[in-house]
Amino acid sequence: MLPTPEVIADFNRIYEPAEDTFLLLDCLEEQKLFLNHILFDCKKKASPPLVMEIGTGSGVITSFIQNSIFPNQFAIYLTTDLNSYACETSLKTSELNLEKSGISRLNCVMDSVQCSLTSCVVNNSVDLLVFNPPYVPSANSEIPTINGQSNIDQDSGAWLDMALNGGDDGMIVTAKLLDNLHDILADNGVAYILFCARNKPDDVYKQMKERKLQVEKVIFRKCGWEELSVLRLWKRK
Ligand SMILES: C[S@@+](CC[C@H](N)C(=O)[O-])C[C@H]1O[C@@H](n2cnc3c(N)ncnc32)[C@H](O)[C@@H]1O
Repeated sequence: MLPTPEVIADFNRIYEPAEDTFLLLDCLEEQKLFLNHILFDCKKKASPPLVMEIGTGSGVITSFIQNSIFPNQFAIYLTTDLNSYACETSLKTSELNLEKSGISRLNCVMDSVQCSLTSCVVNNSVDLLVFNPPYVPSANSEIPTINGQSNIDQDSGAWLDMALNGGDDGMIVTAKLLDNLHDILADNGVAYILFCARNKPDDVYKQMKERKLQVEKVIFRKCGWEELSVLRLWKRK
């Protein structure tokens, strides 16, 4: 089992890694050979691959990719979040764990942008995309924006709403990404997105197949009353 990166952060301001986070880490571990193959062996582009994590929270997933999935390969890493503290924390988590593991920083370039979803990148650019979205069904049916959210009051709980609340079916944020996913992925690019059962991942599976992506459910786990799964969506060349 590959080691989980260390995180030093104020969990009153960002999402603390939980079952969903760990499911994604296990999923990426299982996909390690596949990912190295499609991002590095098959890649004909002159530029290094772009690895993007949306809704990074503590940054533990990106740090895991750097340390354990591509420890010896050069890649460009970009994290995004609506929560500015999450963006800062993801950079610190990366630095802490690269230092601990002795992996050369020359192996990666990383930045973090406070923005919604993939709005900071151009189409056809992302080689690996990972998203553990706010997937819990909730009454709030508006996608949160960064307007007025950049200095979230720690006690207001707004950061937690942003981390968890997914509106109708818990899909309001994820659906927006899915609409754009084919465009944003590079040729042969691949995305891993987490769903709970109430997000109806089997419906998503069918819809995304119609949008010229190769879709596979790559991991499933029952976590108490919650059933979590990860879909791999691949813009296969
Ligand atoms: C369930 S938490 C996951 C955090 C972390 N990736 C993990 O797995 O532990 C969801 C994260 O998505 C962020 N988020 C919510 N809506 C977003 C959006 N439209 N664009 C970018 N990030 C968003 C939240 O602030 C939160 O950090």
